[in-house]
Amino acid sequence: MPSPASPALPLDANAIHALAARSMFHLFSSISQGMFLVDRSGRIVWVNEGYKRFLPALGFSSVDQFMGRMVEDVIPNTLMRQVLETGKPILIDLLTNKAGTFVVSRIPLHAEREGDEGYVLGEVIGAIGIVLFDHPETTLQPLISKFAMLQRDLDDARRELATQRANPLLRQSSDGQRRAKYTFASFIGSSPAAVDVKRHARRAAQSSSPVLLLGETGTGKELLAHAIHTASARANGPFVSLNIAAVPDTLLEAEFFGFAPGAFTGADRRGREGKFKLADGGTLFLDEIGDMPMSLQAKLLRALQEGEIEPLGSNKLVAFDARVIAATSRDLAALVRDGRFREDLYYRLNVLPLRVPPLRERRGDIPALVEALGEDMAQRSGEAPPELMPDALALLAAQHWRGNTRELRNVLEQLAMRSDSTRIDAAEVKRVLAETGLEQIATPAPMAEAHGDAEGEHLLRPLTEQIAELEQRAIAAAMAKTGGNKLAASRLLGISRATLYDRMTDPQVK
Ligand SMILES: Nc1ncnc2c1ncn2[C@@H]1O[C@H](COP(=O)(O)OP(=O)(O)OP(=O)(O)O)[C@@H](O)[C@H]1O
Repeated sequence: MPSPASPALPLDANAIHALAARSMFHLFSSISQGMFLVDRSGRIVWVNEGYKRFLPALGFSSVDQFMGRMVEDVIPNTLMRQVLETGKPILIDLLTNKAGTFVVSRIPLHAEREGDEGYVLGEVIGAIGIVLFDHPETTLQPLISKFAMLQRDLDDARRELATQRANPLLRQSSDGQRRAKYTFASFIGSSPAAVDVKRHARRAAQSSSPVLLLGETGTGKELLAHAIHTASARANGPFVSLNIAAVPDTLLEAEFFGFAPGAFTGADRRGREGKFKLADGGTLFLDEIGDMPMSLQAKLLRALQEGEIEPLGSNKLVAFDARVIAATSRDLAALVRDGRFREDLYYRLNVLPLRVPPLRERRGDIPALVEALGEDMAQRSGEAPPELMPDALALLAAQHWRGNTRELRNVLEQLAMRSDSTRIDAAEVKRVLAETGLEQIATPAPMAEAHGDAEGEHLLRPLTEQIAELEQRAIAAAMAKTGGNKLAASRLLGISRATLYDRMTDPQVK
């Protein structure tokens, strides 16, 4: 604080400073989840209204029991003592105790002394404790998810680098950035719906026509696009993907078709190749095709029809040879009806349509998915994979899963992070589901793939198909019940382990 005598400052600078300090205090007291003060000895001397709601979870039925006690006696794991002793704030920290996990801030309070340079900080006379957020798993969810995603990308990049170092020939023979990451084996699922989509996708891999993957977010459309490429005759060529929704409309044309040197102000002097050209000899995956701006749809159609593109500012046609796989989570036919997607482009892309089923239509895959995702998480974190008890698996299988596999993985990550033990029960799953913002938590009904009024219709299909379906559902239910233990599952079904193994349609879960 500068001296009040400083000629450059108004005479009431001290008053403004005092007011600022007071209003900051009130602001924090009202926007935080709770606040308290301790004196220099560490005794609780004040709590605000917000803080009072944490008292029962800390074991106090009234404020009187809490006030006047030493902070470490009433708030387990607090670091307020350290702040009082060092005079240094802990601006942001995670505090976990019997009341939950909180994002907290601890700030020392200093006496003010007037020195030659104006007010200076004197000795520590107390400290403020602020609960910034409770339930950080929910409030900080976007941050945690982003961090987890970045961590995953980093792990992938490290693994790729390690593989290339171990095998330099690989680096010379292929472009590390443009290789498909997944095969059909990566798509976990033995439910009839999963087996069906994989069968169609394998067939699509044998053809060179465009494929259109339709399905909700997180159903594995991108994974299948990789797998189709890997199983196709173009497997040795590049796999190039472009997420149309992630690129601003103004840059899309250059992303697609590239640009000639000096094509526009600010353009790279050497020009740049577009994704079509980069995918030459391989596969171009166009994700979120439903978000394609109308203005570019005609150009895309022409490129697909002619097999030629015109880089921006080049006046030259360049031939390319890339197989296109497009995907969208939007209702493309409805966009066509509304005049927001060109009908001719729709038909051009919709040669081999594949509907990727949401998780709720293949609940039987959930135990195997939980196992595979858990293994993957464990490999990345170096910790043991979470083991879900049968009731926990049944609860997961009952949910609606709007974000499908991506959302399931997110919940598993939360469970692994929050749980002290690797064995996780239904109560724990319920808590995490509630905290991750699921509007409604469904209760398990193992065979409840709702057929509703359509039940009669549903039964009027070839009997062999229905029996095969029932068999797979029974296997999935037994696997869920036994937490994936094949011997126990085979006993429940009254068949041998070998028969069970034989009847499982997906080699992934074998
Ligand atoms: N059947 C599956 N088996 C294993 N992992 C899966 C499966 N389906 C999806 N995943 C995983 O879930 C995540 C989301 O999948 P993916 O990106 O392929 O979905 P998407 O349908 O393309 O989603 P979006 O439309 O949001 O782009 C990925 O990490 C993917 O590996």
